[in-house]
Amino acid sequence: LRRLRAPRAAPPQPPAPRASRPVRVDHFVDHYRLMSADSDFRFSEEFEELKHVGREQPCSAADLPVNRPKNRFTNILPYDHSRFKLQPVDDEEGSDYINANYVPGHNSPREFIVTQGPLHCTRDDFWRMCWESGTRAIVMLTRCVEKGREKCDRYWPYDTRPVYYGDIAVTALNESRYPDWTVTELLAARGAEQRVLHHLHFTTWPDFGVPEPPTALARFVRAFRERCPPDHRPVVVHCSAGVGRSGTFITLDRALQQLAAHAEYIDIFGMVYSMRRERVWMVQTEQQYICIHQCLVAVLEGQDLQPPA
Ligand SMILES: CCc1ccc(NS(=O)(=O)O)cc1
Repeated sequence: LRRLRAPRAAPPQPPAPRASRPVRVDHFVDHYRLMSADSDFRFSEEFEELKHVGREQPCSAADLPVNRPKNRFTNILPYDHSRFKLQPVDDEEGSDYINANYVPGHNSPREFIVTQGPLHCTRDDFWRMCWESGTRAIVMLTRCVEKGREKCDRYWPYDTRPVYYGDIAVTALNESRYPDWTVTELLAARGAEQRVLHHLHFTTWPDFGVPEPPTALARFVRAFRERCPPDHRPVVVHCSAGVGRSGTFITLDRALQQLAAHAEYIDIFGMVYSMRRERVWMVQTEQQYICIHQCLVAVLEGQDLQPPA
């Protein structure tokens, strides 16, 4: 009789959140108004649905004792399956490790390499990652020091003298300063090879917060794409932990490219869902999630993104 008994049914699991919530572009402004009504009640509900996405995935490399000092925050660790792997150095344990993940963009599933703000002890690894990935653009979304706390090591030269990071010599060729960001052309040389990289540094984005006004971020994304059109090479993006501000920037870049391509739908929820499968906490706060929507509303309403005179 025992053999005849039906196998025990698995205990009921909470339904997994849908992975996408597309919104018609021609309904997006009305959608924003509905979601933000009653003190952003529906935005809160929707953002909460993302809470557990990706969290079951292992971070075993990050947890190795030899790699623990390479993590700026003990609770912001790269998932094994999407982490960027440095070329191992001899048989040195942990020499392939950096706190960084590939993250999808509008143009490819591994368009971005998202990483923490380099530590002093990892900035040579950071430059090895930049060189080995072939990137030609670094997007920085934090200041090195904020409210007296170090958020990122100064990993590029202060002046035009070359600085060595491991065996990579970096020289600042020129710098252009704007109210909310600074663009620097960096020459990186390794052996006989030289490359020019764009370093785009957004300087007015408070940690855990949003740019003020939010449209400053849309202007920065546009300035980034004017200098760095899609080129099949990954773009390195970082803030301090490499999750909140980095995820917000990438989501807006994806959405603005979809609008430019005259997409019929925009799926912010689905973009953040897909990014969180690759790196933890991408778009960290509800306000950052709402800021993305506010930027798109401004663009759709044809608001001139230029800063006030
Ligand atoms: C507590 C770890 C942590 C620190 C800072 C941030 N913000 S950031 O990802 O925008 O740099 C996110 C998480």
